[in-house]
Amino acid sequence: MILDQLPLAGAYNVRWSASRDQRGAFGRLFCAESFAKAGLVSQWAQTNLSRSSARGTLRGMHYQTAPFAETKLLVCLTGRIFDVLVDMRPRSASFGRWISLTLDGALGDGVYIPAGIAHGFQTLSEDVMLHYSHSHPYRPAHQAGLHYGDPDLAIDWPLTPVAVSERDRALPCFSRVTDDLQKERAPQ
Ligand SMILES: Cc1cn([C@H]2C[C@H](O)[C@@H](COP(=O)(O)OP(=O)(O)O[C@H]3O[C@H](C)C(=O)[C@H](O)[C@H]3O)O2)c(=O)[nH]c1=O
Repeated sequence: MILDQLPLAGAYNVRWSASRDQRGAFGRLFCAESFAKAGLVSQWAQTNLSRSSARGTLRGMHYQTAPFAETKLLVCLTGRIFDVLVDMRPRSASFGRWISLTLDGALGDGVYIPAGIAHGFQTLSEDVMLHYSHSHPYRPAHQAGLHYGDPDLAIDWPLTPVAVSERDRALPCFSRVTDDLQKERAPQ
C-alpha cells in the first residue's frame, strides 16, 4: 500500500498497490511494520463492516471523545464514496477545516483518519461496502458528531442525502461543539 499525506496533518490516502496477473489482483491493505515506521497507529482494537444500499446514503459526521478518541483505517471494498474529514483538533492549524476524497472499491482505496477528526461519507453508487479498523473499542457514551449540513462547515455533498439516521439528523453544529474546544485552543 502507498501512503499519500492529505491536507489535514496526520491523515493519509492509503492506496492499494496490488500485484495483478491473469487471475486478478492481490495487495496489502495494512502492514503493522510499515505503519509503525511511518509513525502511524499499527494496532487495532476493533474492525467493522459497513454496508449501504442506496446511492446518496450519508453517514456521519462521527468521532469518539477522549479517552476513547480513535484513529480509523477505512477501506472501500465495493462501490464508490465521497469521504469527508473535519479537523476537530483544537491546536491544529487546520482546525475547523474539512477535506474530501473519493474512494473507489474497484481500486481498494483507503483513508487513514487520525484521532480528533470527525468522519463521514456519502455513497456515490449503490451497494457500498466499507471495512473499518478502529484503534479504540466502541464506547456509546463517547460517541459524538457534527451535523452533516452544518452551514458553517458548508460541506459540498455531491448528491441529495438519503437514508440519514435519526441520530445523524440530530447531531449539533460545529459552532456549538467548538465552544468547549476553543477553550482548549486558548493559550494556557
Ligand atoms: C461503530 C459501532 C456501532 N455499533 C452499533 C451502533 C448502532 O446501533 C449501529 C450503527 O452504528 P452507527 O449508526 O454509528 O453506524 P454508522 O453511522 O455507519 O457510523 C460509522 O460510520 C461513520 C461514518 C464513522 O466514521 C463511524 O466510525 C462509524 O461508526 O451499530 C456497534 O455496535 N459497534 C460499533 O463499533
